[in-house]
Amino acid sequence: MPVRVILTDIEGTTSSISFVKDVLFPYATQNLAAYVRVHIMDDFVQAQLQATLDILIEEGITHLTTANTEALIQALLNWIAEDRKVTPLKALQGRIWENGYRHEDYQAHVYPDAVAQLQHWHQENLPIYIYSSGSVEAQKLFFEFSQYGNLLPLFSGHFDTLIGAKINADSYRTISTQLAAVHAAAPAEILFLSDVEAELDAARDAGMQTCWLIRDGELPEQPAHRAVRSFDDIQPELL
Ligand SMILES: CSCCC(=O)C(=O)COP(=O)(O)O
Ligand SMILES: [Mg+2]
Repeated sequence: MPVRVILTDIEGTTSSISFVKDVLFPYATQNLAAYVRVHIMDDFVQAQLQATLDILIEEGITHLTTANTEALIQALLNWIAEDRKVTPLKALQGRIWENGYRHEDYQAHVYPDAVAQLQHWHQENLPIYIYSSGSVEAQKLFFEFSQYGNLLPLFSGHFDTLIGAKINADSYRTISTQLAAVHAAAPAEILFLSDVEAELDAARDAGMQTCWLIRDGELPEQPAHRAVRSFDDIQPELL
């Protein structure tokens, strides 16, 4: 079935894991406490602290309130260390990273093969969407302030964990419904790109086509999904 819409992950797919783990996460760790304390009266920060508290309560930590700012900051810092893909942390990280991008502390890494292929698909009028655990705000900053300049115009839209977790098939069903309304594309006409097998399994369960980006290490002998080394090897017109 020909591909009519591309849906891609960021970390490990368009971009290196190292940029996220070694640059963005440490920047958030260094700046999160100060950001929350300075902006403590903002509705946005209050909403993220409430959402953080809700998750902690679900996980059995019931002795805190939103007034326990320092304990909530520590919980958020622990989540960064654990690489938890939780929505309030991701929302706060986006706001914190904005400073770093605007002060030119860093530019987002994008693999050259991904840049070339994304540009090619865009020129061919193949709509490209992002689905990442990073917040939509963080995704937009990422591609606006990339090492290749502003790549944001290449994308037709963005999805984050507000849709649901990336390992849940229902998240991909919801995305499919939204893309069907805009592009009249069936799930099988959407190609999802990721470096994480569990995400690809979920997308396939929802009826999407899948492609596994394996940038480093051995390619499995019989991969559960079509596996490629780079965007150079993805040819949606041939799928
Ligand atoms: C685009 S924001 C930085 C990446 C990030 O925070 C993240 O969690 C990446 O997850 P992905 O779903 O793109 O692998
Ligand atoms: Mg990824």
